[in-house]
Formats: sequence, C-alpha cells, structure tokens
Amino acid sequence: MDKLNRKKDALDYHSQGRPGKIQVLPTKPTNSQRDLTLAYSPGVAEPCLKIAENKEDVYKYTAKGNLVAVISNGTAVLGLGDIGPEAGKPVMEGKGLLFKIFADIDVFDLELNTKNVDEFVTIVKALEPTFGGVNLEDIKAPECFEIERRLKEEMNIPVMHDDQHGTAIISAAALLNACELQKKKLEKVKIVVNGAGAAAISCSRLYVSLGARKENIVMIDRSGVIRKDRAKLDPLKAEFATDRDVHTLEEAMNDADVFIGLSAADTLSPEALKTMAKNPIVFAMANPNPEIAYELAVATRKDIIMATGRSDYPNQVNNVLGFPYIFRGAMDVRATTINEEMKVAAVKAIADMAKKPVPESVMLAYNLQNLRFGKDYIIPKPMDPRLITSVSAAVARAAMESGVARAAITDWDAYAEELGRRLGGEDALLRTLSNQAKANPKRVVFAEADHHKILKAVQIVKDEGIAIPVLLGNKKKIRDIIEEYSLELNGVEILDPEEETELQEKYASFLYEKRQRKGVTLAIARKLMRDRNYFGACMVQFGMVDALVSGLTKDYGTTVRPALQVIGTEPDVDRVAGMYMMLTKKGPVFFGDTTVNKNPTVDELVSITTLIDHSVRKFNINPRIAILSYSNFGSTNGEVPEKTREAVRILHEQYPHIMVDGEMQANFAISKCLLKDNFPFSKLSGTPANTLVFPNLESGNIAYKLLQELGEAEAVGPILLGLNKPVHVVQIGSSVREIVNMVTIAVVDVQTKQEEAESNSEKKGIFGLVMK
Ligand SMILES: NC(=O)C1=CN([C@@H]2O[C@H](COP(=O)(O)OP(=O)(O)OC[C@H]3O[C@@H](n4cnc5c(N)ncnc54)[C@H](OP(=O)(O)O)[C@@H]3O)[C@@H](O)[C@H]2O)C=CC1
Ligand SMILES: CC(=O)C(=O)O
Ligand SMILES: [Mg+2]
Repeated sequence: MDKLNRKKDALDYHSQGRPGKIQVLPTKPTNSQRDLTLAYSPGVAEPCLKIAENKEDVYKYTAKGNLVAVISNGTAVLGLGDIGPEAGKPVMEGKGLLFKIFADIDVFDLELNTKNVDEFVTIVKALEPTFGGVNLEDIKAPECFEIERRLKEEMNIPVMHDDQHGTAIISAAALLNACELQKKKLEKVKIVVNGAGAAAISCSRLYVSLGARKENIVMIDRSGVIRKDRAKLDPLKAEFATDRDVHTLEEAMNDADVFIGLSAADTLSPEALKTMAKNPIVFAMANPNPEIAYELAVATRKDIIMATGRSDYPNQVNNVLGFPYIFRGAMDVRATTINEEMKVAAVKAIADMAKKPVPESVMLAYNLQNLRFGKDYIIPKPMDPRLITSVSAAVARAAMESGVARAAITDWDAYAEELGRRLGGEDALLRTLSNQAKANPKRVVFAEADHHKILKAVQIVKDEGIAIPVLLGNKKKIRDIIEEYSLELNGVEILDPEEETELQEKYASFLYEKRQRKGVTLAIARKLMRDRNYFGACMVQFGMVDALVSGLTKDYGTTVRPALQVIGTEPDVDRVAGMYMMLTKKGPVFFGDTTVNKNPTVDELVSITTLIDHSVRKFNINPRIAILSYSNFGSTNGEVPEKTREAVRILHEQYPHIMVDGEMQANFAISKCLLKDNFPFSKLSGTPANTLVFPNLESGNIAYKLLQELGEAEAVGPILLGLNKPVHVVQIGSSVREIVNMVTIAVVDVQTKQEEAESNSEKKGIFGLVMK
C-alpha cells in the first residue's frame, strides 16, 4: 500500500456508493400488509411470549444464534495504536465482512467510547441478550486481559479477544509446522517475542501450553527485555520476565531459533536477524507493516522460514484464519465459552490442513502453479474453502467433548455439508473465473480506450493480472484521461489506428478480399478500418491480440457487425447468440438468447439451444435447459407455445444428449416442486433448470433486466456465443465492474478456445473449471 493511488483506492473503496462495508438485510418477506403484521405488531407478540416463557427460544425466533458483536474501544487498532473508537470502525466493519464471507456469521460492530474497564465490562455484559458471541478486538493491554477475563466469567456466550487467542491459535499452528520443517523441537527452541501486549502474551502462553519452555522465552517491550530485576515490573509482563543476562532485542536475538513479532513496523534489523541460530523461524506479524519487510528478511537469511500478517506474501499468519471458524463452531453447538480444548482443536485442525493436498481453487485464487507443505506454505491460505469445514467442526466437537456445548451435533457429515453450503456465495463462479483468468492472462484490446470507464476497468484488470491490456485510440486523448483520473497505466501499450497506416492497409485488403462480393470495395474497406471496432476485430483475426472488448459507447449491432464480418462464426455454427450468466442467491442461472436473434424460428431456436448447451458446458456446469413459454407442455396453443413445443420435439429427437424440456412457464422451470408435482414425466422434474431459453429476444431481455433490478442478481454478459474468435461486447453504459467481468470472460474464453484447439476439442470444457 505504498503507492499513492493504492491509498486513494482504499479510501474510494470505503467511501463510494453506500459508505462503509456492511449493511443489514431483512431475512423474511416484507412485501404485503400481512407480512408486516407478522413481522411487527401484532404478530411479533407471539415469539415474544414464547421467549418470555422460555428464554432459550430466543435462539429459535431471533437472529441471536448467528449474531456476533465485534467490540472495540480503538486503543490498539492493528499496529496503529490508540487511534480511538471512530478511527477503529473501518477495521471492525472489516471484521464483520470477513465473518460474513468466510463463515456466514452476521456482525454488529460496536465501537465504545470508553477506556474504563468497569464501564466497558458493564456495557458488553448488558448486551448478552442480543448476541450469540462476542469478539473483542483491538483493545490494548493490559486492560484487554481484565475485560476478557471478567466477561468470560460473567457471560454465558462465547467471548474471545481475537488479538489474543485468534493470533495465538494461528501462530501456534504455524509455529508447530515451521518447527517440523526446520527440524526443531518446540520444547527446545529459544524464542524472542518482540511486543508484550495482548497478542504477544497470549501467544506465548499458548506456545508454553503446547510444549515450549517459559525459560526459553525472552519478551521485549518498548523499554527493552523484560527482566525480573526491572523496577515496577508489570504483573502481566512478569509472567515472561527473564533472569538471563540480555537487555536488548539485539542481544536476545543472538542464537535464537524463533522470532515472534507482535509489536510495530521495522523493529527488527537485518543485522540482528543474521545472528539467529541456523534455520531460523521469523513471524513478523505487526500490521499493516511487519517488524521486518518480507523481502529483506528472505534476502538476509536463505535458511529462514518467514511469515507476516499480510496477504501479499507467502505464509500469512493472521487471525483471519481462525476467528470466523472458531465462532462458527462454537455458536453451532451453542457453547457457553471458548475454552482451551477448543483452541487446541483449532490449532491442530489448521496445522494438519497445511499438510494435505491443496485444492485447485486455492492455487487459482493465489495465481500459483503449485502449493504444498514447505517453507513457503506452513499454514493454509485464508481463501481455502476447507477451513470452515475442518476448523469449525473441530471446535464444535471439542466444545461438546469438553462439556461446554448446549446443543449437540449428531450427524457430522450433514454438518460438514451445511458448513460447505455457507460458503456458497452468489459470486463463487465469478471468483473462480477470475482466478482462472489470472492464472494465464491474455492480450485484450479495448476499442473504446478513450472512455474513462474503460480505463478504470483497465486499471483493475492490469492490477489484478486478469489480462494484458492494449488500448486503441488517440494517444493524447487516452493519456489525458489517464492523468485526469490519476490512473497508473505506465507500460500499457497504446495503439492509434490513425498512425498505423501499414496495418490499416493490410486489414483493409483482408476485408476487401473477404467481402468484395458483398458490396465492399477497397475504398469502403479502407474507410471501415478507421473504425476501431473493425481495426480491433482485425487485430484479433491476425493474432496481434487474443480478444477484443468493446460496446460501451455504441449500440450492440454496430459493435457486433464488424466482428461478424471480419471474424465470422465458428465452423459448423450458423449464427451467433447472446447469453447472460445471472448470479442469483440460488446459484448461477444462464439466460439466452438475450441479445441477438429477435424472433427465432423453430430451427433457429434449436440451434440457439445447442449453442447455449455447448457454452454452459464450457463452464463445467451440466446444463439443465428449460425452453420457456406462457404454457406448460401443450396446455395452451398459440404461436409461441407451438414454436417452442416443436423446438423441444426436434431437440429430443436430434440431440438426445441435451437435457432439455418444455415448453414450460418460467416458475415451473426453476421451482423445486412445481414440475415434480404437476408434470412428473418431465426430464427436469427432479432438479430445477439452470439454463433458460427464451422464445424471443423481447422476453429474454425483459426477464434478465427485471431479475437484475428486482431480484438483485448480478448479470454477467452478454457472453457472445458462436464467434470464431473471442470478441465480447459490453452493454452501453456498463459499469466498471461489468466491464471487468466481461474482460474476465474474454480471457477465459481465449484460454479455453486455445486449449480446445490444442486438444482438438476433446470434451474438456473450454472454461476448464471444476464447479459443483
Ligand atoms: N497478524 C495478526 O494476526 C495479528 C497481529 N497483531 C499485531 O500485533 C501488534 C500488537 O497488537 P496488540 O498486542 O493487540 O497491541 P497492544 O497494544 O496490546 O500491544 C502492543 C505491544 O507492542 C509493544 N511495542 C510497541 N512498539 C514496540 C517496539 N518498538 N519495540 C518493542 N515493543 C514494542 C508494546 O510495548 P509496551 O508494552 O512497552 O507499550 C506493547 O507491549 C500490532 O502491530 C498488531 O497489528 C495483533 C493481532 C493479530
Ligand atoms: C489482524 C489483527 O487483528 C490486528 O492486526 O490487530
Ligand atoms: Mg486486531
């Protein structure tokens, strides 16, 4: 985060749109007067009375069981120190966000304006009826110890100060594995702990309970080594005071095996690092910047195992690996506390996971070819989807076995499945595609590079490594916009077709050759090449770039036409069509044709369906296609029902491998039971359709737009199907995010088309992904 625009990006991220990072959403219908009478007065009185009779029913009728309070007074925010409760709020909201995306736990963040321990305890204790758990955060030592101790004693729900125990659990798992890799025994290692606050003291306590020797630990604070002979020795720090003859960090580091940094940035020098024993272990965990920079540490000691709290280097030792899953497991069995047994179970689950084969999706997420237990992979990555199943289950089991659970899990397989579902997320498919793109980015040309939205999207695409952008347009104009919007696109290739006379001539001759019998003279072809959509399509055709993205400023037809004329359709395909990937709360649903064919005939509907079937398979999703109408299996006659019915008949006859049925109404297609209950003979009666083919452009277009606006589904597309080379057309006025999504699809399209060409189309799926 050292670059200026990164700082601005971080500020924009927080301020743009609805300020902040979280919001509250209702979980019940609120559409009608009836809904409101149930949600509020008079209906709400019924659950109130039930809970008044039996307090435990609060878990049955309210959100308490899934609600965690993230509570801070802002006195030790990251490594930024005592910056106050308001300034700490972005971190607490961030924790809320992480709880939600990693463990589906809802959070209210509460920033308290008090440094008084009694007042803090009184406030939090009074909140017990509201919450299923309390995550104390960024409260400085020594107050944090008393606050947590008293709350644990006085409250009957799990309370955990994450900077203490989350950090201790994760770093202990990493330390066990690092010792194994460096062939050191925890019982023997000499440990230097820089920092003597919340995190440092709790981490040291856990290491001791796992086998480290207290006498082998030297702890250091701002005043130097904490020695037994220190005047006015703080009673908490006294626990780790040493009587060895060391006074400074530098002296302590001499021959030490392990350095634990939980203090402040840049407090460890390379000179001190050099004096450590052979095969040292260094966890520099201060945030946002570690005690020693990663690059400097690994350059100083080749035999080091190095970890930081940051996500941009190997071995991120950060409590994000723990708190979502620890609370998930604890709350799922309604544990009254988080005890030592639960913490140790979490340590073991995390440490063990690092030794198991890493799923492909994790490597894609981090753009890595290979990841296996070793110096650069001592603990799992935060995006590892196995964390929720293994850590939460381990914690829940330990809570039950140690007698602090108030609810029991009996079917552990079902529980694991439930945990897996919690990670579902609407944009899981998009994330996977994005990771796929990053793994092998391709050259994408932007025909409308003189538009600020395109350039903003290019910035993201470049920063994230999704594509290698090439900008088409007037160089000065593009550079002016780059400057105006403070973008950083140094090194990105800019090409002005007006200056590229040789290429223009080459492309014009090509187009003339291709379309001379369609009324295109050489003069017309030359004129067309001044249009960047023609020029860009030719760049793709001639392999100068891999894909073209355009369409932001011109209507769809104007953008697609050049691609059709220059590139044309795939062999054996007689038309193009457009498809939207709708990312709904129930998973992705594909809609087509939403873009190209106005009123397809029966035959055209059949070929559109085969095109869509082929394309959905490319995402490694088995298409279950419903051909939609306003009637169900012959219930009504008319042009549309008859057309769609006939298309289904032909598809069943000529393409029996395609899982398609109809004609049917949209609700029957996507309902779990309507088809089963009324038309059990239907091929789709077992599982709802995931792909909807519309009888005409009107209905497809209206449907996706309504769903996008009212159903809050994200629409990714239109994905252009049937072109021989990747050209993708965004809608007029698309947002930056929509453009980035389209570039992602374009890159993945290139990758998979290339793979197909290489493997000569053995049915692998062009998108090469493994989706559930
Ligand atoms: N990676 C992770 O997951 C986590 C990282 N951390 C990081 O650990 C650090 C401490 O957090 P936390 O324990 O909550 O905060 P506290 O305020 O409770 O403790 C801070 C400690 O750091 C010591 N310290 C500060 N500067 C120096 C220095 N120059 N040399 C030696 N000691 C120093 C302080 O010394 P003194 O007692 O003399 O004031 C104090 O003991 C932060 O940087 C935080 O970001 C925390 C939790 C999790
Ligand atoms: C990660 C964390 O909780 C901290 O640095 O405070
Ligand atoms: Mg913290």
